[in-house]
Formats: sequence, C-alpha cells, structure tokens
Amino acid sequence: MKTTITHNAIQYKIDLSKPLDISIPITSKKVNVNAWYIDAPKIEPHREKDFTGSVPAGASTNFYDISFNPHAHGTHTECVGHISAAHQSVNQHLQQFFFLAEVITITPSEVQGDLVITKDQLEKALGSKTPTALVIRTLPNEASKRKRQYSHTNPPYILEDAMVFVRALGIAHLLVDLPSVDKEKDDGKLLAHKAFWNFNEEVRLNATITEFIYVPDSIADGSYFLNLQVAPFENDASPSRPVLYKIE
Ligand SMILES: N[C@@H](CC(=O)c1ccccc1NC=O)C(=O)O
Repeated sequence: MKTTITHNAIQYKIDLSKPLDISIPITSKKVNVNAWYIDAPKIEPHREKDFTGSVPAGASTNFYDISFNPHAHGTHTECVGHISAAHQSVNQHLQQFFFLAEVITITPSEVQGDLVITKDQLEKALGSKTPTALVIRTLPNEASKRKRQYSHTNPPYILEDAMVFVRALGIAHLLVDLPSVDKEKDDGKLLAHKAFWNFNEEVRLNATITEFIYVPDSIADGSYFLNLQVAPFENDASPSRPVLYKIE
C-alpha cells in the first residue's frame, strides 16, 4: 500500500505495508528492559474472592491487570510534564502523529568517565538536514539492549550543549535508545531535558522525548517518515510505538 506525502512542497513516497517498528514491548518477564531501580512490570489475571480473570482458570474471558511505570519499562514518550511542577499530559501535547525523521547512529564518546553524545557528533551526523524528528541509535547496538537492566549502570547520555543544538535546529521530537537523555545520577539537574524543552524560557510544550527505542541494524541511517503515537493516558509520559517508513 503506497502513498505520496506532500510536505513543504516536496513529494515523498512511502509504503505503508512496510512499517519499521522501533519500540520495545512491555512484558511481565524479569528480562523486560528496566531502569530506575524498580521491579519488572506485572501483567496478571485480575483476582477477586472466588474469581480469577483467566480462561485457563475457568473464567469466560482473560481479564488481566497491568502495573508498570512508563519511564522504567519500555518505549515511552514524554512531554515537559516529566520535569514540571504543573501537570502536563503528553496525550494533550502530542496532537500530530506523522513527522519527517532522520535516523542517525552515534558512538558516544568518553568524557570524564562518562559516555556522552556531543554537539560535534550530532552536527557531523546531521550535516545540512533539519528534520522535525531525530532518531538516535547508539553503538554498540546489541539486541540485548531490548532486555537490559540499566539501574546503576550510568548509561550514555546527551550533553547540554548538544541538546541546545537539537532545540536550535527546531527538532520537535527526539527519540533515543537510552533510558534517559540525562545522566542517571545527576542530583536532579536534568540539563538535557531542560535544554530540549527550553524549560527556563518559552517552554516547548508540544515537543517530546521518546526513550528506550531500539533501532535494529537492518534499518539504515537516513530519512524516514515517523508515525509516533502514545497510549492515551493523561500523564507526563505514556507507552508509545514509534514506527518508521522508509522514503522510497
Ligand atoms: N537523573 C535524575 C533522575 C532521573 O533522571 C529519573 C528518575 C526517575 C525516572 C526517570 C528519570 N529520568 C528519565 O529520563 C536524578 O538523579 O535525580
């Protein structure tokens, strides 16, 4: 199923029958990807006194309760509500779902014992491109990233001036394969989050950060259309399923 998209007076062809899903699903397994020092998600039959919501247990339907944390347990998209005192819901602020996106690959560099993504690396990878959405795949890119237990591992993160550069380019949606764009233990500074949303000035309410994506090696760097939607929870963050379509 092919379609032509006209965007800023340019025509792009994509094939809707060839979606490239870059989400990590949420399971109740111990090996579910995890960060921020909490247990695995729970997905289990609802239980009342003499009722278990499971067909094998005798119920007419499967009727499962789910308990998870969007920031800790899989691909999720967040808005400025993640760091603001005032409640802000990603479901309210993400109101368009197709964006021109660029996939880039970065090997974080070592700075003072941390692995970081620098402005220089982003500048080189993007060249003259100014997409609305930026998808960053970091190297190494083992498939085990989909199951990694990140707590206390000090994963790579994005430097503040690199994020100022992202904002200045007008990138409204940033997607990364890391648990956070900031250092795991930073005493709450959250410099990259704040730079991205322009937190101390005119806040970019409609801008989003998607964390815990996984971009398989089979997806080449380059330009795509991105379909980005969240489960409609009214919360700062919600599980999401970013899907790329190669521009043909
Ligand atoms: N680095 C922060 C913590 C943090 O960033 C965080 C904590 C819990 C859940 C998500 C977090 N950041 C996600 O982007 C701190 O050390 O206070």
